[in-house]
Amino acid sequence: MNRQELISQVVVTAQQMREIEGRIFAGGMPVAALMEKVAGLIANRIQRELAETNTYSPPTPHLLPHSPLTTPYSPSPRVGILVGPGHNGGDALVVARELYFRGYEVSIYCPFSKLKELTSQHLQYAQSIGIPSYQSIEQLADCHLYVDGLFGFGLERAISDPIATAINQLNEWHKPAISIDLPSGLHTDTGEVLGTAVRATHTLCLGLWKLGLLQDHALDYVGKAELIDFDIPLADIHAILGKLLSIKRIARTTALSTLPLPRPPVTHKYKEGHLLLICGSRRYSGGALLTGLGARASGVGMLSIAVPESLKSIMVAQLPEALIIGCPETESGALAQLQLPENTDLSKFNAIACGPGLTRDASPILQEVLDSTVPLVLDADGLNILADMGTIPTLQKRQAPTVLTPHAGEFKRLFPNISDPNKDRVKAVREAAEQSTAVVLLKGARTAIATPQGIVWLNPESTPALARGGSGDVLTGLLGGLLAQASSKNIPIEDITATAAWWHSQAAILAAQERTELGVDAHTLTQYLLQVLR
Ligand SMILES: NC(=O)C1=CN([C@@H]2O[C@H](COP(=O)(O)OP(=O)(O)OC[C@H]3O[C@@H](n4cnc5c(N)ncnc54)[C@H](O)[C@@H]3O)[C@@H](O)[C@H]2O)[C@@H](O)CC1
Ligand SMILES: [K+]
Repeated sequence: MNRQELISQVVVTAQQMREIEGRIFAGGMPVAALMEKVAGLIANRIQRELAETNTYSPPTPHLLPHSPLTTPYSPSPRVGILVGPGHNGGDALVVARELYFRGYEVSIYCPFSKLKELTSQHLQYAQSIGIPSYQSIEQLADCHLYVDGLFGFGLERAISDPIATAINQLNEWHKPAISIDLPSGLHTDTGEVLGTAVRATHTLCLGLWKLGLLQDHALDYVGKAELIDFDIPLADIHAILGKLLSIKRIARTTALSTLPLPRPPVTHKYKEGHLLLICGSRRYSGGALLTGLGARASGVGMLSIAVPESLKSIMVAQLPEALIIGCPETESGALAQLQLPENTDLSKFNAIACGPGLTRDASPILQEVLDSTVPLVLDADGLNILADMGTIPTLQKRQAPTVLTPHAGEFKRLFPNISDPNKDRVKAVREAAEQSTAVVLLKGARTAIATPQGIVWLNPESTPALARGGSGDVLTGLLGGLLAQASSKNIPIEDITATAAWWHSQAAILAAQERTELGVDAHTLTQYLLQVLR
């Protein structure tokens, strides 16, 4: 794996970042030199943003205010710089100085009387060259863009007044705001809002991705997130995080290389995985159909779908390549029992995906699939029935691997005694996987996948276009199909699960780009899956 690939996967907590920085400084890198380097990169990025934003005309070559040649530079954008007491504030002050010299009109808001030494020196210099600095945010009301350098990963308690009021005022202005490292006020690890937080339009995360930026409740504040790589030596990263990362962002290159591609030139359909889907009821026939279409898009070699008898004809019409197994149904139209073709039992399949549209009336089926020795994906009613059976004791008895794909509501039903997924999703999903011995995929804006061994994958991009009935069914089919293919190719279950989550959301992103966030119904979504790989 090259540096860029590794960096795009790494996720750190505040403590880990502190330790990595500690090694860099211990190695001899001067703190001031690193700040100069990092802030220089930030200033360049902000200047690019200013140039790209049409509302601003390009800056006039800057003439210092005390120069006799000074002319008013009114067409130049005004930038407000919010400065905190630590090195996040120090970064912001270097940015202030750089932008000032490049011709922008810059004002500083710094309400703190006690600053870290380096930060204090930068403030003094900024003032000495004539950058105005204020203790009241109101003085920055007419700025076009703000740079938030109040707090970075050193935030250690809730923000109180007067800073809290200033941040709330800034948010009310609804103007572009670029946060350095992370929006001030967010907890670096959990993404929780500590008192209040800056609602940034952009976040320039420094060096390595901070965990809090990948937690769902942070997303309202983060805006567009970008990493500013400042050449942290890989040896320092490995020294603190180990060789095997325990929390990873799913990177495009990794996801693509995990797929069962290319196929060997000589193969046959059963070598490319045989998936059994168990889904649908008279009431929810669409769920079975969408799961089938998701599985089709995975490229799985053989697809069998067990549905209640009355769904058989519509399934055959829509998925002619699949073997549709019509099964006896209950009075309510749910699957009453699995009736597989002669000479077939569950062990013949490479994977089973069970749940979408089943209704809770299909509960006897679940025991049967749990008893099988085949990798199993459970979703939707499959999860609800499992919760009724008692998730942890039931799964601990199971021999083969299981993947659970709950959203937060299903998660709470499955794991009532595990910490709240709405507070710290990463902690919750990790605990759930460890206790249940299953791979758990917690759906969300930033889907998190954990293994029983404590490895967590985070899906770094998605779209609210997916917040729509049927999207989850597509994922279940896609994941089932990939899992069936992975089993004969020694692809680890958690890797293929992460890849499925990534593929699914990338398809939605593509579809939303072409059709808007309102145009991505689940059926349409299945038609965009292939485009992601092209
Ligand atoms: N040292 C360097 O040259 C580098 C600095 N970086 C920057 O340094 C930041 C971390 O710097 P620091 O460790 O100084 O931490 P911060 O700048 O994030 O803030 C720490 C300061 O804020 C105070 N504080 C914490 N919570 C507070 C609250 N609720 N109300 C009021 N004051 C509060 C602390 O007492 C401390 O003085 C990073 O986020 C990043 O921006 C690095 O990313 C890059 C290298
Ligand atoms: K910040």
